[in-house]
Amino acid sequence: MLRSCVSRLRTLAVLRGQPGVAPLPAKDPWSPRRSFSSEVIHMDLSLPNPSWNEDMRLLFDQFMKKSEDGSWKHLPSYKSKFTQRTEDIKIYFPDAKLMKEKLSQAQLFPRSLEEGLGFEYAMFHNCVEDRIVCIFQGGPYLQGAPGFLHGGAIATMIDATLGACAIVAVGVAMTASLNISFKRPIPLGSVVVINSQVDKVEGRKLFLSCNIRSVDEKTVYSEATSLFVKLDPKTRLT
Ligand SMILES: CCCCCCCC(=O)SCCNC(=O)CCNC(=O)[C@H](O)C(C)(C)COP(=O)(O)OP(=O)(O)OC[C@H]1O[C@@H](n2cnc3c(N)ncnc32)[C@H](O)[C@@H]1OP(=O)(O)O
Repeated sequence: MLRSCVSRLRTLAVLRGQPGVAPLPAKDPWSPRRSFSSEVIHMDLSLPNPSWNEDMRLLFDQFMKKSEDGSWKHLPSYKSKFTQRTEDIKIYFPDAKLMKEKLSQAQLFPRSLEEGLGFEYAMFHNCVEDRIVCIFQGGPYLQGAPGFLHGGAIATMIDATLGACAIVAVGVAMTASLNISFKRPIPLGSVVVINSQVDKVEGRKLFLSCNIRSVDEKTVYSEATSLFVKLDPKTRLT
């Protein structure tokens, strides 16, 4: 069991690429005013930073403690990945060179805002139960209704968590459908817990579900179901 977990995590690491080897883009095309330092690109952004509130730090510490016996594993997360993952998905593009150029300028969407302003999160994989928990603190730039998170921001974190769950399970997969039930508004700046799992695998199709709860587990903010499809190496994406 432990061996299969390690192998799956290796797959995830490969898909995400390894830190320290990504070439830097000449400039940041999306925001010329922002500095694009190699430190930020290569830094594991799922580690505590000064913007994290007490709930976020406590939960992170709890999951790190649970990870000590190997049953849970902290999943690192970077702003930009451009190494092995690029190689893995190259086969799905007809023009590999063009794709590589585009990727050299790309950033992971949930990691594209400055520290504390957008998506602060950390994911943990339960190797025994094969599920992923994401602890998430939504910052002030994610506002929808005044004082609450935007539905699109919630959907983003759901998609990212379910996506990680799918990738750990089967490798390169994409969201084919996502159905979200928003039950209660999530206050800006609060910490929530996203619990995700693979419910069923049918060939290349993965059916996953998740819920978002408050830290005390008393409030269910959202529930979602999704279909991810493992990419067929014979099919091109564009
Ligand atoms: C660590 C970071 C994680 C980040 C995770 C982020 C994840 C994302 O956001 S991905 C971005 C959003 N998703 C996309 O852009 C995907 C766009 N869609 C596609 O490219 C394709 O439709 C894709 C890849 C999903 C499926 O295409 P393809 O591989 O050709 O599959 P295809 O042969 O059509 O279908 C395979 C099976 O899935 C089913 N299926 C495909 N799409 C759907 C759908 N939308 N609804 C229901 N069933 C579907 C088919 O019916 C078929 O079923 P069966 O095998 O029973 O006949």
